[in-house]
Amino acid sequence: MWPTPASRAPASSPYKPCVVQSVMRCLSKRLTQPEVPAERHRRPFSCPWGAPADLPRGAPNIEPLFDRLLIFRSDRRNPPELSERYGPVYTLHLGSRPVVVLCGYQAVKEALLDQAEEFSGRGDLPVVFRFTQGNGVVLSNGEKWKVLRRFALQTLRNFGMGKRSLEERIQQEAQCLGQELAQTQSAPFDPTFLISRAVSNVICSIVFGDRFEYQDWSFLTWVGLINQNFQLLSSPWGQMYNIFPGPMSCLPGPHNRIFENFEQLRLFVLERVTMHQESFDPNGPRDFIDCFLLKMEQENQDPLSYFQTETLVMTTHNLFFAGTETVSTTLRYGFLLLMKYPEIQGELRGPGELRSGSKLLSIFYIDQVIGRHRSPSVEDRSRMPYTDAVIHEVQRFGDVIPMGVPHAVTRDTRFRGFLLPEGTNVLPLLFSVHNDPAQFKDPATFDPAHFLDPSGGFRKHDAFMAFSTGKRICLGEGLARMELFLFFAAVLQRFALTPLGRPEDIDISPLMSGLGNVPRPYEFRAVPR
Ligand code: HEM
Repeated sequence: MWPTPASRAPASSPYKPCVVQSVMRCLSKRLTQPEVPAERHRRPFSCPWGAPADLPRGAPNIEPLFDRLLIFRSDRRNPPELSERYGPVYTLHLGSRPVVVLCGYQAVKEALLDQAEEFSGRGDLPVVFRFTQGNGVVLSNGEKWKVLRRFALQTLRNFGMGKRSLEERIQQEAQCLGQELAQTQSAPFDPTFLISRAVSNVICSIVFGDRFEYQDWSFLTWVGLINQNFQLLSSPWGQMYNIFPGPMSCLPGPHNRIFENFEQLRLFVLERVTMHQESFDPNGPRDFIDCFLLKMEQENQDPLSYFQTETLVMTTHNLFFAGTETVSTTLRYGFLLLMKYPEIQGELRGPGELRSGSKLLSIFYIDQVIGRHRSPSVEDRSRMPYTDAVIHEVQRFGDVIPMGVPHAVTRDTRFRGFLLPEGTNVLPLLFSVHNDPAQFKDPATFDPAHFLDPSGGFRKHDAFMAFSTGKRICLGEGLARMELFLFFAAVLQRFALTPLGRPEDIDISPLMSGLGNVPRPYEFRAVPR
């Protein structure tokens, strides 16, 4: 027996409902789902386009039809509102597919961390599955995923220790970014593609062995395709495809561009793989592709080996895509937030004072720790708790991957008294963790103090889950953290970021919110200091 929505007493909500929500709520009252049978067949562990509706036994909750759409407006109000009505664990029906939603820190932690093995499967993401067919590290499952993930982590780590460390690669790219910013001569410009090219070059140098010139038109094209796909995946079209993949795949519309763009990127990666195969030397692997080719060579007698050319292409594609757009969107959001709150931007550089009541906090600033004449290094981070706190707050507040990436349970799993059959999809709402009032004082406010202790030191927070948590935690977390710190520090060390209008007029709400939270486009001036 599990609770139905009606059996839960609605708690009072601190969040004001918006007009759209009110309309949806009216509709949802009239379109309540019928009773759902407790037992149905087990769904196979694959993408269910057009598959019949199977329900997890022990579905904790059933959603009114139009409430389902609410979840895809992943702003700061919806998760608490839905979870207050239905509890922190409930089932949502995306088209024919039931998905168990986890809301708030406790539920997400209990699943992804405390029952890490059971919740480590990858769930359905039809819009990406259509292109990858479940191949590549992001969407694969079972033994194949474990092998690919171990290999990718190990290879990234090795490149961090190799001839040219990851840190050096990022520092070099931050220098290039600085030069480009200086060339704007304080004129207004939209930083989107400049930031994307700098960030993308870091992952390019790891997987392809080389960076690209910013003026290289083909590089700009690929970065443009990645950027456009991140937007489309986050748009209502991308989300509708995930809910109704069958009908949507027959309909015209902007979502079809997603597949064309992915295919173009795949061809680019394939071309690079072919070039590598032609010049491959097993004694001196140059990059990620070479390491994979070496593994393919070592296992070429094994017909069951996971190291195949198509898997190489998809995994490289995964790293290229995930490694470009997440970090650059975070930087773009971060710069916007620092213009909205100029006092925080000033505070980052120092030598201002940060007080807690009458107490002066011991914060170390960019100007004091790094100065103006050398590149920021990873070592500086531990001496700059305020900068670290600001970056964490940018990630918490910006919520670049607000709903996480769907998980699935790898076997029949008991969770909070419910039985989730093997293969049940699970959506850990990361933005609900970041906006959990039990974890963050005043979560709707951008405030670096969320990550500072009373003496001004950096405060690690268990509810910080921008990279998710558990066995599927972001594979690029270490790299991304390094990039965010080094790029932020390098830009703020040399430039004052100034908006074209008044800070109070800057709109920091996302332009669209789906797979990703996309900040609104903006122009700014990078004024040399
Ligand atoms: C600010 C930057 C980034 C954020 C916020 C971010 C966030 C995430 C999130 C939320 C997931 C889903 C984890 C889950 O399934 O529970 C993920 C997975 C992943 N990320 Fe990142 N990511 C970032 C940067 C990167 C970078 C730089 C790379 C490239 C090296 C990368 C590669 C991946 C891969 C390959 C996965 C799939 C892992 C798996 O399924 O085992 N990410 N990331």
